[in-house]
Amino acid sequence: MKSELIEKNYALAKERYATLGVDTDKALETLEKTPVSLHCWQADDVVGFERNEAASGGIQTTGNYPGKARNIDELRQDIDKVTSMLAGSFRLNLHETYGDFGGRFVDRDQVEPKHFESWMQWAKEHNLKLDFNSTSFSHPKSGSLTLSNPDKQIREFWIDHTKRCRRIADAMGKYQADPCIMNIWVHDGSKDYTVEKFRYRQILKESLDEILAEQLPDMKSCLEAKLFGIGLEAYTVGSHDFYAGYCAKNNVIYTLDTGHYEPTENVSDAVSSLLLFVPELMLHVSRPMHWDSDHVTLFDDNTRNLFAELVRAGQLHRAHIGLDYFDASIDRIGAYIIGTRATQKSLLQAFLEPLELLRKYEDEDKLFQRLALLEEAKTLPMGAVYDYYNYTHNVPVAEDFIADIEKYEQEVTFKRK
Ligand SMILES: C[C@H](O)[C@H](O)[C@@H](O)C(=O)CO
Ligand SMILES: [Mn+2]
Repeated sequence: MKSELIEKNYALAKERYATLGVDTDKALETLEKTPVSLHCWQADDVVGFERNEAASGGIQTTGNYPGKARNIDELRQDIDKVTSMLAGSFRLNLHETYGDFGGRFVDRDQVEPKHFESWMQWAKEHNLKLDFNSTSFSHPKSGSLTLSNPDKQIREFWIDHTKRCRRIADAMGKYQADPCIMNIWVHDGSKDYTVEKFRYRQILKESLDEILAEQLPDMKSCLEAKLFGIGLEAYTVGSHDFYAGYCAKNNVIYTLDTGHYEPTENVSDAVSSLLLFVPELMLHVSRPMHWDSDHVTLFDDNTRNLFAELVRAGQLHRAHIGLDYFDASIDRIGAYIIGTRATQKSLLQAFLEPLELLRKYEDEDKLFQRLALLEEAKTLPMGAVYDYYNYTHNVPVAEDFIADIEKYEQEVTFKRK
């Protein structure tokens, strides 16, 4: 897009927003400072470097687009490409299976901070902070139950793994002088009706109590709820109720994955309830389609409402924003750009909402006026503001990134055989 056009559009948009008491420059400053954690697993379909196998254990990736990252160097190269095309602050979210294992097999109960040292250095050199995840799927001991398994041996294997992961996250946090946010998601559940729901949940609670007992000052743990997993449709041990209760009682961060609720549920509505009882939220911004399909995040009602709720509540500082999807059917780098930009656009729209006026209408019981302004706000020239943001940060504006992705395919990803 031409520079003059971008600047002219921005000047007009700025003037239009000012008529509603909204400062576009301030919104852009806030956007720049709001970190988004990029999930490493979009680059290689959640395979990682442990056993080079497709993901299993409650999750599944579909698609076979050429060019996925096959090793740590290619993954880093792709993340580098992604961040070069985006404006703002970013973090990188790693799963345990993405360690630098030096070509050796390191089982989940053997993993140590040293396996992530090169990641810490690389992230620092690339101006990224790291987040982390224990990994209880894609392993011969994953089965249907991990931390909630009545079999002591299997349960202890996963408890040990998760404890080790917390220590790795703590080492990362120390290294980067900023807490590493570590997510715990276990797929534990049952394909068909179970009569032992209480028992498994009791075991999961006890396992978590043991895991979280260790005080680690440079990391924060969070727990991710889910509706169901693939092949585990009848029952999920770590359901919303389970984790909402656990996190509220134990002051633990709750991970809200936008794909993990009933398809007709308004996920954003959970924000203002949860934040009254849990310390912070970790967001996995995703896009479910009929089920938790992990489609690329879009600038849709769900994503927009999520950030609107956080900003309206004045609680954005208590949310860690991360992405979580894995689409193997389209260009994977392009998928990162689409999803991250959709997240940024949703944030920006929330920052640009004429909130003061909307609040005044609501306080004065002017409900027609409130609805009219909410509706008009949807078509304010937010796109011109976002284009200007990218333009001033020297990254591709609007659809210009499509050509960059095509070039990267020809020069890099399509050459991976
Ligand atoms: C790979 C991630 O840990 C995973 O997507 C998890 O966060 C999840 O959402 C499972 O459905
Ligand atoms: Mn998730």
